[in-house]
Amino acid sequence: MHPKALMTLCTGLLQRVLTFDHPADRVVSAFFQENRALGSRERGALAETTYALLRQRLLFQNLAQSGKGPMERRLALLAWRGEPRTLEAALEDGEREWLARCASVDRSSLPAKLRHNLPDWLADGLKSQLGEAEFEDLAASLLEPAPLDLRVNTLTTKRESVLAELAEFGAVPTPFSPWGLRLQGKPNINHWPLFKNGSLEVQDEGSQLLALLLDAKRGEMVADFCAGAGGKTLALGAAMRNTGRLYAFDISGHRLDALRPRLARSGLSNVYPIQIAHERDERVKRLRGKLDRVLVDAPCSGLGTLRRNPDMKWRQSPQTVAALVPQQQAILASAAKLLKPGGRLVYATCSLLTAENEGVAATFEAANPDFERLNPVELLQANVSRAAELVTGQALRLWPHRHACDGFFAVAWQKR
Ligand SMILES: C[S@@+](CC[C@H](N)C(=O)[O-])C[C@H]1O[C@@H](n2cnc3c(N)ncnc32)[C@H](O)[C@@H]1O
Repeated sequence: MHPKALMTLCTGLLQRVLTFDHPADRVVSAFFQENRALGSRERGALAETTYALLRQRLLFQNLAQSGKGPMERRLALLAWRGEPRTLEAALEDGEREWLARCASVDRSSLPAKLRHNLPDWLADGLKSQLGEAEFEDLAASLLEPAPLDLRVNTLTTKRESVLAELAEFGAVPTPFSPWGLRLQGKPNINHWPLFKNGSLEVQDEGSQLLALLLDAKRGEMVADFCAGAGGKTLALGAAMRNTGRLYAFDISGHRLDALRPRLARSGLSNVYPIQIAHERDERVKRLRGKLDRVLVDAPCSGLGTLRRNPDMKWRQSPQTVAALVPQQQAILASAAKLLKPGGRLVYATCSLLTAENEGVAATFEAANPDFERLNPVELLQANVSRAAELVTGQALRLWPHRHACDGFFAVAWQKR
């Protein structure tokens, strides 16, 4: 495609993404469906440019004020992540000089907000948790793209054998999870035999650690209460060695549908996906007091995944977070009823915010004195290296800048 036409398409894509009506990944894939003539390099350039803009939106919008022409075109030129010669060939009169002026701005001299690229409400909340100095480290890490983490399906293979097969991709073991591999770059693994035969799944190391905290065992009755497309379900099913019963509940049939092909590849036959209407559904109530372990991977703001989903910082607000908290409390309260005495409950989110994390856990504990908080280090240390580094107080607290994985929170309780 001619560079000028490609830049016009890029401008159109940014216009759609920046309405923030839908998640950016959905907007980008719908755009590619509509524009089938785009080659894979062109698609890569448009996607990378979109994500670069979402990561540093405040900086680019500030720089773009000085230019001419449609705002989204200026943003596309500033954030461009495709071939430099494509950008060069797409420029109109005066744009080259304007871009050079923008490039010469000393970014370290800009106000903090333009370096962090976080909305004030979020920056303030994170600073009050971490302090100024550590907040700077977190903010810097959230501007970097996440690595590609994989989980080896230990039901069918061993991490060492997959590691050897993936040496050419610079695969290394993840630092904490015994199931994880981290790749350099972003190879398209969907065509790899190791992916097709179920030996591998894409899964951030933090997600793997939540499944390890639940520690589901052979022959047990387990529920993944908010299973979604089943990332954690698959890890739990493999940990159970394909025995017992693992219920995968979710209110979204669409997400559970996405679990089915993954289940087929995984070789698991102990998983029962069930779409429920809400957390008090009859199909849930029937299992009251019968389960050994329940994972609640609650719907949340997703602010721990900003490296992958940078649009979330612009789509979430104090109001959306406040609306999530009662939902999280209601789901946790219902899920807790499924446990038998001695059973383990894990509440988890991929949020960084105390309201969705420690706040929800504290409310639950106040109303449920029959649930005793467990020490995550003791639960993890048999399987996870350096488990003590992952724990703050009595909770698993994962941070991108400390642990190089997505931000996660998790608490484990035992029902008395
Ligand atoms: C964080 S996502 C789960 C991700 C999933 N566990 C994984 O590892 O891929 C939260 C899920 O909760 C589901 N959900 C929302 N409200 C729910 C409810 N009341 N009961 C059960 N699931 C719910 C959403 O549909 C969403 O799939």
